[in-house]
Amino acid sequence: MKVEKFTATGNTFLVCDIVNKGLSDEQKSEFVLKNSQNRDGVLFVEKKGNSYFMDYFNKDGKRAPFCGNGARTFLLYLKKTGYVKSEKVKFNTYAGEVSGILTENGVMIKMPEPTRPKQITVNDFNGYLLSVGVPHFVTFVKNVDEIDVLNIGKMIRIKLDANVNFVQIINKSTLKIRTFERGVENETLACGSGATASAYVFNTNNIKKITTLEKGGKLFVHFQEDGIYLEGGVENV
Ligand SMILES: N[C@@H](CCC[C@H](N)C(=O)O)C(=O)O
Repeated sequence: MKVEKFTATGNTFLVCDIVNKGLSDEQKSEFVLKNSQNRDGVLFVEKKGNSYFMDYFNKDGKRAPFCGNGARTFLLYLKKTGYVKSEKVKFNTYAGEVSGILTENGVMIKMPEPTRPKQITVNDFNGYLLSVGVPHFVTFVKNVDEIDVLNIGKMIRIKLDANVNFVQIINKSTLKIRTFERGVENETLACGSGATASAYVFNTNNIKKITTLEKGGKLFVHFQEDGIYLEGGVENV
């Protein structure tokens, strides 16, 4: 079974190619728990019919229906292996079909349509609960560097079963984000679905491109006619 390491703006993954071999959910979970200690999650590469399928597991051994930075990594893998030769790449996930392309900044994918944000307050943090393939609580703060992301993020995550994004507004098109990630149960260096959720809640002025400054680098959220696209780097390390 071929296994490779990738990082996507600081999110760290193993890519496990099981196109020619099936694994049960229990076997996948067992593999993840045994092999992903210093990774955020594992992408299993499968083929269902004529389509490739991304089955994402967080490092806690539990499946999540989607992973934005993982999907960008998955696209690069399909191109790198030659599984897909076309410029536009399409594959399926438990959150629906994903399409995307390679760009000068790395990989850009069309993200799942965000759900309608619901305003709620948790532990005195006012924020928005929405899903971009996976659930996020987005809360705007004065200075993300002053937030105890580990402990506050953990308390909010447990109450909402969601990823927690602490967002600082830098200017009208730039956000600085720190994320406590569900299933990693810690702060991660980036979160693609979180960047998209945060930019979606923030973007009331119809800005075409929002840059998010993550601990692991930059992500770009593009608001286009046909949907929202996430762009950023992916490295095979
Ligand atoms: N960092 C990922 C999010 C992966 C899934 C998340 N941990 C969850 O369980 O909801 C991303 O880039 O979207």
